[in-house]
Amino acid sequence: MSSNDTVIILKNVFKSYRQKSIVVHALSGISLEIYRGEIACIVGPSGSGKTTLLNIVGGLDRADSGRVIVDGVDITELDEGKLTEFRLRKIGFVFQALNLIPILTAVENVELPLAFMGLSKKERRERALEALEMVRLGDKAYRKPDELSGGEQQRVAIARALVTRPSIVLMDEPTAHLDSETGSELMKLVKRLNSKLKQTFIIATHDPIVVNSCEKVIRIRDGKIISIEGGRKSLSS
Ligand SMILES: Nc1ncnc2c1ncn2[C@@H]1O[C@H](COP(=O)(O)OP(=O)(O)OP(=O)(O)O)[C@@H](O)[C@H]1O
Repeated sequence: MSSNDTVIILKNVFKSYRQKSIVVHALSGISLEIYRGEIACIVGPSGSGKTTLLNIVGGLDRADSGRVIVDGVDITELDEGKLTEFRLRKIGFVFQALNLIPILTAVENVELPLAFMGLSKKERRERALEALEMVRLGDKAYRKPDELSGGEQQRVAIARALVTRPSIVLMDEPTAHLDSETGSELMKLVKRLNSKLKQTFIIATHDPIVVNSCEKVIRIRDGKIISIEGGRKSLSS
């Protein structure tokens, strides 16, 4: 197997949080590999460590120990500036709370991450409209979030995550506020983007619709992996 195909490697990752006098072990020795272009989901009960795992892979939070290698770079060794740059260039986040800005239109929301990439206003607008087209919202680009349905708002958040053309997209409970039909549509969109753009998706979820659409299913409990099912071995095999 070519090591280039492994886009994410976690080796014995530990993370604890202190809640007053209590120490919570959110991740207790997680090791896993994700291949380029995989759609992987992380499944587990509430509090099992799914969000913590996404945050550590995306460089939003730091592991206490262990190694986190993303696209060949050990991000545990990056300083804050380099970590910010890494997040901006490589990672697209779709958070549980969509964090859309209500006074901005869909296209203005999608443009926001590009403000830090040194593109002209015209380029930013073109890229944001292209991202909205990808999620089939080109015709609603000038609406504000409260003029869009829940599923459409979710797609705006996805367009905002994709606009920087990240190689890895991390989604936290993307169907939590959607009905099952909209949830299925969302997963069709993920698959379409994945086959078109070859991005790697990691999705934290409880939702069977999402789990059934994922190639690789990583089950965690109490911060430990209990099973890994499916997934491709390598693109070159
Ligand atoms: N910033 C924090 N400070 C203190 N404790 C935290 C923090 N973030 C997470 N935790 C704790 O770490 C554990 C794992 O939390 P995490 O959010 O990763 O779980 P989860 O599987 O994503 O849960 P859910 O499905 O409810 O979103 C929980 O016990 C949680 O209370």
